[in-house]
Amino acid sequence: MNKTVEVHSSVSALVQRALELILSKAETAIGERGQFTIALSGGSTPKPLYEAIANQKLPWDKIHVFWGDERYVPADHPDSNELMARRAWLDQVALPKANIHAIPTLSANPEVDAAKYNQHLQTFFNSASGEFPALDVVLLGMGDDAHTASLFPYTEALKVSDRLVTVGNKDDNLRITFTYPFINAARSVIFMAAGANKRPALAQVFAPVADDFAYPSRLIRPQGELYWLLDAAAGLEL
Ligand SMILES: O=C(O)[C@H](O)[C@@H](O)[C@H](O)[C@H](O)COP(=O)(O)O
Repeated sequence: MNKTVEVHSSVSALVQRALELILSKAETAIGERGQFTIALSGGSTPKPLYEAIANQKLPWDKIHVFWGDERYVPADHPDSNELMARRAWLDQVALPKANIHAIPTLSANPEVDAAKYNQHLQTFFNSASGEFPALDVVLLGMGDDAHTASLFPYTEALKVSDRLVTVGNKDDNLRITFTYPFINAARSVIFMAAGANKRPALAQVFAPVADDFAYPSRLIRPQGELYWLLDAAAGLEL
């Protein structure tokens, strides 16, 4: 793992840096493998990033978009991570429909939808069950409880390491989430975290010793590169 921690002066500087990184990873991936695969996060921090990506001229037909997690709501629900990304980015550009790999949420059974998305990913990457294919970029946020994707403290999802996708839960609200080994298989994992409320969690996530189960972002130790992009408020005291 190659870990880089950067503290940027403002949220907009952090977003600008995330944009630069993604554009450079996309160029490399398309040059070397003919396509760029990225998993998006929800939350509020990445929205301006998605808007900035929408303003770029990119070979959209070579870009495949996935989600690292999704709330268990229909795609037109205000809480939907898919809806946020569609509005900010995907609906604004000529990205082919087939390149948008949204998490299914309509079977009334999250286990069934998690299994469907798992299968969809295996088919896309042509990988066998038990293998962890590499996305080019997994974009992540972190909550002030140190959760990432929908891997929440002390939940069963943190123990799942035999598949790509599982059911996560935030209190009693079910969600669908990548598992940590699938995230860790990525070529690059990029965390964006902003705001002073993230400081205590970051201190635990960066501590040499702490409980991975209490602070799930600690489980993210990718084979490739790990970037932590912070704003000054989150990065103070680190
Ligand atoms: O669907 C989600 O809620 C997320 O993917 C989640 O893991 C998010 O990234 C963090 O909660 C940070 O959210 P903020 O960017 O709003 O702080």
